[in-house]
Amino acid sequence: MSHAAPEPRIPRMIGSMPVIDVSAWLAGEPGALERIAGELRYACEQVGFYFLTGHGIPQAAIERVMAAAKRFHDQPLDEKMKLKVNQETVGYLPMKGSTTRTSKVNLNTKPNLNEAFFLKRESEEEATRLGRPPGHRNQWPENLPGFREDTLAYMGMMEELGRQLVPVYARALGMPAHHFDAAFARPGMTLRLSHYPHTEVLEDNEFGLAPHTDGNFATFLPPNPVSGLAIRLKDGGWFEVPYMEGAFVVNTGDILAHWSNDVFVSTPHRAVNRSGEERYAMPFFLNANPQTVVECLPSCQGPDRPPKYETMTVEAYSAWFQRTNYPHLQKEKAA
Ligand SMILES: O=C(O)CCC(=O)C(=O)O
Ligand SMILES: [Fe+2]
Repeated sequence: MSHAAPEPRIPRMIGSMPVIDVSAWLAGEPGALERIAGELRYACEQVGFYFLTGHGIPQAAIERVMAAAKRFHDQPLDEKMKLKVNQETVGYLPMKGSTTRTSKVNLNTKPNLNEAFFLKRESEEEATRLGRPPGHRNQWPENLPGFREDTLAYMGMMEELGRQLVPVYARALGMPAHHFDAAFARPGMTLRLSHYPHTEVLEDNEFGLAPHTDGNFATFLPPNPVSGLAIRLKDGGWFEVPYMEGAFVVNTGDILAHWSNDVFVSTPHRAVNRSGEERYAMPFFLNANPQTVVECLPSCQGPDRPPKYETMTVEAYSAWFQRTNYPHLQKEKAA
Protein backbone atom coordinates (compact mmCIF):
# COMPACT_ATOMS: atom_id res chain seq x y z
CA MET A 1 0.00 0.00 0.00
CA SER A 2 1.25 3.47 -0.82
CA HIS A 3 1.64 5.88 2.04
CA ALA A 4 1.49 9.04 -0.01
CA ALA A 5 -0.12 11.88 1.88
CA PRO A 6 -3.81 12.32 1.18
CA GLU A 7 -4.76 15.36 -0.87
CA PRO A 8 -5.52 18.29 1.43
CA ARG A 9 -9.31 18.84 1.56
CA ILE A 10 -10.85 22.11 2.63
CA PRO A 11 -13.22 21.32 5.47
CA ARG A 12 -16.14 23.44 6.62
CA MET A 13 -14.81 26.78 7.90
CA ILE A 14 -16.00 29.12 10.64
CA GLY A 15 -14.11 32.33 9.91
CA SER A 16 -10.48 31.22 9.78
CA MET A 17 -11.14 28.06 11.77
CA PRO A 18 -11.53 24.71 10.00
CA VAL A 19 -14.12 22.37 11.52
CA ILE A 20 -13.22 18.67 11.58
CA ASP A 21 -15.81 16.06 12.48
CA VAL A 22 -14.09 12.81 13.47
CA SER A 23 -17.20 10.79 14.32
CA ALA A 24 -16.99 8.64 11.16
CA TRP A 25 -13.39 7.67 11.97
CA LEU A 26 -14.22 6.89 15.61
CA ALA A 27 -17.14 4.75 14.39
CA GLY A 28 -14.81 2.85 12.05
CA GLU A 29 -16.53 3.86 8.79
CA PRO A 30 -14.66 2.77 5.67
CA GLY A 31 -12.90 5.61 3.88
CA ALA A 32 -13.20 7.92 6.88
CA LEU A 33 -9.49 7.86 7.72
CA GLU A 34 -8.27 9.13 4.35
CA ARG A 35 -11.00 11.75 4.06
CA ILE A 36 -10.49 13.16 7.56
CA ALA A 37 -6.70 12.96 7.22
CA GLY A 38 -7.01 15.18 4.13
CA GLU A 39 -8.98 17.74 6.13
CA LEU A 40 -6.57 17.54 9.03
CA ARG A 41 -3.70 18.11 6.61
CA TYR A 42 -5.34 21.28 5.34
CA ALA A 43 -6.08 22.53 8.88
CA CYS A 44 -2.60 21.81 10.22
CA GLU A 45 -0.74 23.18 7.20
CA GLN A 46 -2.76 26.35 6.79
CA VAL A 47 -4.00 27.32 10.26
CA GLY A 48 -2.51 25.14 13.00
CA PHE A 49 -5.86 25.30 14.84
CA TYR A 50 -9.23 23.65 14.22
CA PHE A 51 -12.58 22.94 15.84
CA LEU A 52 -12.93 19.25 16.66
CA THR A 53 -16.47 17.85 16.59
CA GLY A 54 -17.87 14.33 16.84
CA HIS A 55 -15.23 13.56 19.51
CA GLY A 56 -17.53 11.67 21.86
CA ILE A 57 -16.42 13.40 25.10
CA PRO A 58 -19.63 13.94 27.11
CA GLN A 59 -20.46 17.58 27.83
CA ALA A 60 -21.21 16.57 31.44
CA ALA A 61 -17.61 15.39 31.93
CA ILE A 62 -16.32 18.72 30.61
CA GLU A 63 -18.65 20.64 32.89
CA ARG A 64 -17.53 18.67 35.93
CA VAL A 65 -13.91 19.63 35.26
CA MET A 66 -14.90 23.24 34.58
CA ALA A 67 -16.66 23.25 37.98
CA ALA A 68 -13.58 21.65 39.56
CA ALA A 69 -11.41 24.46 38.14
CA LYS A 70 -13.73 27.09 39.64
CA ARG A 71 -13.87 25.35 43.00
CA PHE A 72 -10.11 25.04 43.09
CA HIS A 73 -9.42 28.68 42.29
CA ASP A 74 -12.18 29.93 44.62
CA GLN A 75 -10.17 28.61 47.58
CA PRO A 76 -8.17 31.06 49.71
CA LEU A 77 -4.64 31.71 48.41
CA ASP A 78 -2.94 30.08 51.41
CA GLU A 79 -4.88 26.87 50.73
CA LYS A 80 -3.73 26.87 47.10
CA MET A 81 -0.15 27.71 48.09
CA LYS A 82 -0.01 24.46 50.07
CA LEU A 83 0.11 22.75 46.67
CA LYS A 84 2.66 25.09 45.14
CA VAL A 85 4.00 23.93 41.80
CA ASN A 86 6.96 21.57 42.13
CA GLN A 87 9.98 20.72 40.00
CA GLU A 88 7.84 18.65 37.66
CA THR A 89 5.42 21.56 37.22
CA VAL A 90 2.64 19.70 38.98
CA GLY A 91 0.52 21.81 41.34
CA TYR A 92 -0.48 25.44 41.77
CA LEU A 93 1.16 28.26 39.81
CA PRO A 94 0.12 31.62 41.30
CA MET A 95 -0.80 34.77 39.37
CA LYS A 96 2.21 36.20 37.56
CA GLY A 97 4.03 32.91 38.16
CA SER A 98 5.19 32.52 34.55
CA THR A 99 6.68 34.70 31.83
CA THR A 100 6.45 33.28 28.32
CA ARG A 101 10.05 33.56 27.12
CA THR A 102 9.95 30.83 24.44
CA SER A 103 7.85 33.00 22.12
CA LYS A 104 9.18 33.59 18.62
CA VAL A 105 6.62 36.29 17.80
CA ASN A 106 6.69 38.66 20.76
CA LEU A 107 9.30 39.75 23.27
CA ASN A 108 7.33 38.93 26.40
CA THR A 109 8.70 40.77 29.40
CA LYS A 110 5.75 40.78 31.80
CA PRO A 111 4.40 37.85 33.78
CA ASN A 112 1.10 36.31 32.75
CA LEU A 113 -2.14 37.41 34.44
CA ASN A 114 -3.49 33.97 35.16
CA GLU A 115 -3.18 31.38 37.90
CA ALA A 116 -3.16 27.69 37.08
CA PHE A 117 -3.28 24.23 38.58
CA PHE A 118 -1.37 21.49 36.74
CA LEU A 119 -2.10 17.77 36.81
CA LYS A 120 -0.28 14.93 35.09
CA ARG A 121 -0.73 11.22 34.61
CA GLU A 122 -1.55 9.58 37.96
CA SER A 123 -0.19 6.08 38.37
CA GLU A 124 1.34 3.85 40.99
CA GLU A 125 4.43 3.59 38.84
CA GLU A 126 4.88 7.36 38.64
CA ALA A 127 4.36 7.72 42.39
CA THR A 128 6.96 5.01 43.10
CA ARG A 129 9.40 6.57 40.68
CA LEU A 130 9.04 9.87 42.51
CA GLY A 131 9.26 8.27 45.97
CA ARG A 132 5.68 9.19 46.90
CA PRO A 133 2.93 7.11 48.51
CA PRO A 134 0.68 5.20 46.06
CA GLY A 135 -1.67 7.50 44.18
CA HIS A 136 0.35 10.65 44.93
CA ARG A 137 1.99 11.70 41.75
CA ASN A 138 -0.30 14.70 41.63
CA GLN A 139 -0.81 17.19 44.43
CA TRP A 140 -4.42 16.84 45.54
CA PRO A 141 -6.52 19.50 47.28
CA GLU A 142 -7.78 18.27 50.66
CA ASN A 143 -11.20 19.81 50.89
CA LEU A 144 -12.71 19.42 47.45
CA PRO A 145 -14.73 16.19 47.31
CA GLY A 146 -14.91 14.72 43.82
CA PHE A 147 -12.06 16.86 42.47
CA ARG A 148 -9.67 13.98 42.09
CA GLU A 149 -12.25 11.62 40.55
CA ASP A 150 -13.58 14.17 38.06
CA THR A 151 -10.18 15.37 36.84
CA LEU A 152 -8.74 11.85 36.54
CA ALA A 153 -11.81 10.56 34.70
CA TYR A 154 -11.52 13.45 32.25
CA MET A 155 -7.80 12.90 31.69
CA GLY A 156 -8.48 9.23 31.02
CA MET A 157 -11.08 10.10 28.35
CA MET A 158 -8.82 12.68 26.75
CA GLU A 159 -5.90 10.27 26.68
CA GLU A 160 -8.06 7.73 24.88
CA LEU A 161 -9.34 10.30 22.40
CA GLY A 162 -5.78 11.49 21.75
CA ARG A 163 -4.65 7.95 21.06
CA GLN A 164 -7.53 7.44 18.63
CA LEU A 165 -6.63 10.59 16.71
CA VAL A 166 -2.91 9.88 16.38
CA PRO A 167 -3.39 7.60 13.30
CA VAL A 168 -5.23 10.44 11.55
CA TYR A 169 -2.21 12.68 12.19
CA ALA A 170 0.13 9.98 10.87
CA ARG A 171 -1.87 9.63 7.64
CA ALA A 172 -2.22 13.40 7.29
CA LEU A 173 1.59 13.52 7.25
CA GLY A 174 1.87 10.80 4.61
CA MET A 175 3.05 8.12 7.04
CA PRO A 176 1.48 4.69 7.70
CA ALA A 177 -1.53 5.03 10.01
CA HIS A 178 0.19 3.28 12.90
CA HIS A 179 3.47 5.14 12.66
CA PHE A 180 3.03 7.08 15.94
CA ASP A 181 1.20 4.40 17.92
CA ALA A 182 4.17 3.18 19.98
CA ALA A 183 5.10 6.74 20.95
CA PHE A 184 1.55 7.28 22.23
CA ALA A 185 0.98 3.89 23.89
CA ARG A 186 1.61 5.72 27.15
CA PRO A 187 1.49 9.37 26.14
CA GLY A 188 2.69 12.33 28.11
CA MET A 189 -0.25 14.39 29.30
CA THR A 190 -0.89 17.51 31.33
CA LEU A 191 -4.19 19.06 32.30
CA ARG A 192 -3.98 22.76 33.10
CA LEU A 193 -6.83 24.42 34.98
CA SER A 194 -6.34 28.13 34.37
CA HIS A 195 -8.17 31.09 35.86
CA TYR A 196 -7.96 34.48 34.16
CA PRO A 197 -9.53 37.21 36.26
CA HIS A 198 -11.33 39.90 34.31
CA THR A 199 -8.77 42.57 33.50
CA GLU A 200 -10.23 45.85 32.33
CA VAL A 201 -6.89 47.58 31.97
CA LEU A 202 -3.77 45.91 30.73
CA GLU A 203 -0.37 47.53 30.66
CA ASP A 204 1.56 47.68 27.44
CA ASN A 205 2.77 44.16 26.48
CA GLU A 206 0.72 42.56 29.25
CA PHE A 207 -1.57 39.56 28.71
CA GLY A 208 -3.61 36.93 30.48
CA LEU A 209 -1.33 34.55 28.62
CA ALA A 210 1.26 36.13 26.35
CA PRO A 211 1.75 35.11 22.70
CA HIS A 212 3.29 31.64 22.67
CA THR A 213 3.35 28.29 20.97
CA ASP A 214 2.67 25.11 22.92
CA GLY A 215 5.64 22.82 23.58
CA ASN A 216 3.80 19.49 23.19
CA PHE A 217 2.31 17.46 20.31
CA ALA A 218 -1.29 18.76 20.22
CA THR A 219 -3.50 20.67 22.67
CA PHE A 220 -7.24 20.18 23.24
CA LEU A 221 -9.24 23.07 24.70
CA PRO A 222 -12.83 22.23 25.61
CA PRO A 223 -15.56 24.61 24.40
CA ASN A 224 -15.25 27.88 26.27
CA PRO A 225 -18.28 30.17 26.45
CA VAL A 226 -16.07 32.98 27.78
CA SER A 227 -14.02 34.37 24.90
CA GLY A 228 -10.44 35.58 25.09
CA LEU A 229 -8.32 33.31 22.90
CA ALA A 230 -6.78 34.73 19.73
CA ILE A 231 -4.51 32.99 17.21
CA ARG A 232 -1.91 34.46 14.88
CA LEU A 233 -2.66 33.64 11.27
CA LYS A 234 -0.09 33.19 8.52
CA ASP A 235 -0.65 36.77 7.33
CA GLY A 236 0.37 38.03 10.80
CA GLY A 237 -3.14 39.13 11.80
CA TRP A 238 -4.79 38.02 15.05
CA PHE A 239 -8.07 36.09 14.84
CA GLU A 240 -10.38 35.91 17.87
CA VAL A 241 -11.52 32.31 18.20
CA PRO A 242 -15.31 32.21 18.40
CA TYR A 243 -17.26 29.85 20.65
CA MET A 244 -18.61 26.78 18.92
CA GLU A 245 -20.94 24.73 21.05
CA GLY A 246 -19.64 21.23 21.75
CA ALA A 247 -16.42 21.71 19.77
CA PHE A 248 -12.92 21.42 21.16
CA VAL A 249 -10.33 23.89 19.91
CA VAL A 250 -7.29 21.83 18.92
CA ASN A 251 -3.86 23.13 18.01
CA THR A 252 -0.51 21.83 16.88
CA GLY A 253 2.39 22.16 19.33
CA ASP A 254 6.13 22.39 18.74
CA ILE A 255 6.77 18.64 18.92
CA LEU A 256 4.44 17.98 15.99
CA ALA A 257 5.92 20.94 14.12
CA HIS A 258 9.44 19.57 14.64
CA TRP A 259 8.44 16.05 13.61
CA SER A 260 6.86 17.44 10.45
CA ASN A 261 9.63 19.92 9.62
CA ASP A 262 7.08 22.75 10.01
CA VAL A 263 4.75 21.21 7.40
CA PHE A 264 2.30 21.39 10.32
CA VAL A 265 2.53 24.82 11.88
CA SER A 266 2.73 25.45 15.61
CA THR A 267 0.64 28.61 15.58
CA PRO A 268 1.21 31.35 18.16
CA HIS A 269 -1.78 32.26 20.31
CA ARG A 270 -2.56 34.43 23.33
CA ALA A 271 -5.35 34.99 25.84
CA VAL A 272 -6.78 38.07 27.50
CA ASN A 273 -9.93 38.30 29.55
CA ARG A 274 -11.94 41.44 28.97
CA SER A 275 -15.26 39.60 29.14
CA GLY A 276 -16.44 41.14 32.41
CA GLU A 277 -16.60 37.62 33.88
CA GLU A 278 -14.06 35.30 35.41
CA ARG A 279 -12.56 33.12 32.69
CA TYR A 280 -11.43 29.51 33.08
CA ALA A 281 -9.63 27.46 30.44
CA MET A 282 -8.66 23.82 30.66
CA PRO A 283 -6.12 22.86 28.03
CA PHE A 284 -5.23 19.18 27.81
CA PHE A 285 -1.68 18.91 26.49
CA LEU A 286 -1.13 15.62 24.70
CA ASN A 287 2.44 14.60 24.07
CA ALA A 288 4.40 11.60 22.91
CA ASN A 289 6.03 9.51 25.60
CA PRO A 290 8.98 11.46 27.09
CA GLN A 291 11.56 8.96 25.81
CA THR A 292 10.41 9.34 22.20
CA VAL A 293 13.09 10.56 19.82
CA VAL A 294 11.65 13.22 17.52
CA GLU A 295 13.36 13.07 14.16
CA CYS A 296 12.15 14.74 10.97
CA LEU A 297 9.71 12.36 9.20
CA PRO A 298 10.88 11.03 5.83
CA SER A 299 7.63 12.26 4.26
CA CYS A 300 8.39 15.85 5.33
CA GLN A 301 11.89 16.30 3.94
CA GLY A 302 13.61 16.28 0.56
CA PRO A 303 16.44 17.87 -1.36
CA ASP A 304 14.63 21.22 -1.33
CA ARG A 305 13.40 20.81 2.24
CA PRO A 306 16.21 19.66 4.54
CA PRO A 307 15.39 18.92 8.21
CA LYS A 308 15.23 22.18 10.17
CA TYR A 309 15.39 20.86 13.70
CA GLU A 310 17.90 18.94 15.71
CA THR A 311 16.82 15.41 16.59
CA MET A 312 16.01 15.22 20.32
CA THR A 313 13.82 13.45 22.82
CA VAL A 314 10.46 14.82 23.88
CA GLU A 315 11.83 14.98 27.42
CA ALA A 316 14.79 17.16 26.42
CA TYR A 317 12.60 19.61 24.52
CA SER A 318 10.02 19.81 27.34
CA ALA A 319 12.75 20.43 29.92
CA TRP A 320 14.11 23.36 27.91
CA PHE A 321 10.63 24.74 27.25
CA GLN A 322 9.51 24.64 30.87
CA ARG A 323 12.79 25.93 32.31
CA THR A 324 12.61 28.93 29.96
CA ASN A 325 9.03 29.88 30.85
CA TYR A 326 8.74 29.06 34.55
CA PRO A 327 10.80 31.01 37.08
CA HIS A 328 10.16 28.37 39.79
CA LEU A 329 12.40 26.00 37.81
CA GLN A 330 15.11 28.60 37.26
CA LYS A 331 15.36 29.52 40.95
CA GLU A 332 15.78 25.96 42.17
CA LYS A 333 18.36 25.33 39.48
CA ALA A 334 20.44 28.26 40.69
CA ALA A 335 20.18 27.27 44.38
O1 LIG B 1 -6.84 30.33 27.59
C1 LIG B 1 -6.94 29.76 26.50
O2 LIG B 1 -8.00 29.70 25.88
C2 LIG B 1 -5.70 29.15 25.87
C3 LIG B 1 -4.69 28.65 26.85
C4 LIG B 1 -3.38 28.28 26.24
O3 LIG B 1 -3.09 28.59 25.12
C5 LIG B 1 -2.41 27.52 27.04
O4 LIG B 1 -2.62 27.33 28.24
O5 LIG B 1 -1.37 27.11 26.46
FE1 LIG C 1 -1.31 27.54 24.45
